[in-house]
Amino acid sequence: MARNKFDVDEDLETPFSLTHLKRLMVYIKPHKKQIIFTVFIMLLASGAGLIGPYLIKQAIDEKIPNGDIAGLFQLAGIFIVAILTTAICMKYRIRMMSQVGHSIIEAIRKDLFTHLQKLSFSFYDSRPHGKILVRVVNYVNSLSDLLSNGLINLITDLFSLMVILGFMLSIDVKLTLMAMAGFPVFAAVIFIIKNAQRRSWQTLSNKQSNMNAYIHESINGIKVTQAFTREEENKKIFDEVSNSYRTSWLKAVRIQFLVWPSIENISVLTVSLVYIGGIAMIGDGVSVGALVAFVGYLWMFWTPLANLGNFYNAIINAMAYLERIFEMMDEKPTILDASNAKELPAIKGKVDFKDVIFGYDHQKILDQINIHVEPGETIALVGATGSGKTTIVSLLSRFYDVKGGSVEIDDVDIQTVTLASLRKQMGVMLQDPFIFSGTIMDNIRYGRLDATDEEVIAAAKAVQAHPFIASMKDGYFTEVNERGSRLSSGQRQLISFARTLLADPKILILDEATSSIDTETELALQKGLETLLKGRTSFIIAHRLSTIQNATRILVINKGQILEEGSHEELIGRKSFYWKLHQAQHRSLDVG
Ligand SMILES: Nc1ncnc2c1ncn2[C@@H]1O[C@H](COP(=O)(O)OP(=O)(O)OP(=O)(O)O)[C@@H](O)[C@H]1O
Repeated sequence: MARNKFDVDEDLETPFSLTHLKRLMVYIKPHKKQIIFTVFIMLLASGAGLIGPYLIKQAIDEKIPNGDIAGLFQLAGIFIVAILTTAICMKYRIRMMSQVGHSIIEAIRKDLFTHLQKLSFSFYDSRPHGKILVRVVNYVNSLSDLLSNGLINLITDLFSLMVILGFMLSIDVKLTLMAMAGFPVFAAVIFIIKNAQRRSWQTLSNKQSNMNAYIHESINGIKVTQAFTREEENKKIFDEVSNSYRTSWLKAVRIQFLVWPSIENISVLTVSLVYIGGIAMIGDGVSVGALVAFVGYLWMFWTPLANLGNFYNAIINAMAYLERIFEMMDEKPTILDASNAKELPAIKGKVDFKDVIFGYDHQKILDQINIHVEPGETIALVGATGSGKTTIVSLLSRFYDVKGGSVEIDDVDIQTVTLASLRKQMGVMLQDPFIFSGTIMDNIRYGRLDATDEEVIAAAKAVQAHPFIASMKDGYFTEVNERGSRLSSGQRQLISFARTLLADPKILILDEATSSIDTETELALQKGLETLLKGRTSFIIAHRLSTIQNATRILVINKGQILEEGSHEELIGRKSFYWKLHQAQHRSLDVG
């Protein structure tokens, strides 16, 4: 589903199910030992923590009336040991569970990142990148609390509840039944708000995602924003996006905070009830010490119960995030190796497009394309903007799959070979050359990590990039930032050209590779290009016709079809569409 706008909420493609929790278990399992040990430690801690009211009962009912000072000291000693045990266990638990929680988060994030690297172009075409980012960073982080504390708390709170209930029952069964009167009310509150809570957290994650997408888009487009002085307008949009995030947050929190006050009220009411009933029962099987100890346990009883309520909240929130995370993990790459895919042997470079039909969605972009290319030929694609040139070459690297017909290399259908063996033998220079953060050397070496510095420099020299790189302060070791914003567009193209060439591909695709390069550099590059292209099959897309005059064949693409083809001389001789284009460019150059 297309979600290609920051203010469009994402629909969940998978409904809520317990399978998300089961899948989470796969990440939790490797830490089973530490978790079990921590649970054991925590059980010890909560056991020690619960002994307090029992000691008070002993003191009030036995030691004080008997004037047993030594006994009182003994009880105090036990109490101190219990408190220390609890403190030490808590410290261990915090350290251990932070480690476990973050290891789990790291593993989830690693899997997500690895999966993202495999997803096809169509996935990235269909959604704002900010929405992808928010899943990998924010949603995964949001699981941290649940993983670090939630699970352990669940077990220890359940244990505490049992122990407290045990103590309460051992003190007095009637009082315990009185105290339990609040329980159905508590269960009803939780049940009633459950769905509203889940929906509110889903909405919140949508709004967070929208806000992230807008911030991401705004940062990417900041230069255009400033050039068109759109700051005020953008601020208004941001206010709207941010306001809707705030509103949904307040709503989610309002619902969540219904739990605590409800528990507080229920606990106050039950304690009052127990006091009233208990006082009436004093002397009738209930001692003062027993009543004080019972109320002590009753106050304690609601804390783990409230914690369980909070754990339930945390699970509900985490579920909203888990659904998004697993939905992305389940996103299938549309371009995959066939089950019986073979390795593409070392190619010679023969290429055939046979009756190729293609569209990005339902709209047909390419209609019955037939191209036959012999190894070593240079094929130029020219034509109007949006006519389908980039689309044709994208099919050759299988960035998208054809909808009809086939693309063959050396008579092998590219859908029958592994993607890696296909793409390793192709060099693609995309229209929008991407520069990564790092040095110029790193950027050129990007596609062939084992290339020596000398090979990198030779590639740069071949594409005429060497002079400008050498003139920089740190030469090839100059740091460039992401997208290469410290470089000119021509410089970015030259670096990207060198990167493509260094990979030494048998088939070379150059999409507007030299469009931003000055005429003088381009002329020098043109001279070397013949040597560079020798022995390689190449596809060159260019609007500047001077770039492609020496191509073996020029294909003129119009509305997804090949309008005409031939060498430069043939097409000029035919006074065709190409001739018109050529004339027009010459005229504009002359005027210029
Ligand atoms: N990722 C995409 N998703 C949907 N439609 C697309 C996508 N990429 C291109 N198109 C559409 O396909 C058509 C052909 O685009 P293509 O990029 O192949 O044109 P082109 O001839 O290379 O244009 P240009 O000279 O401007 O680079 C256009 O109408 C464009 O709108």
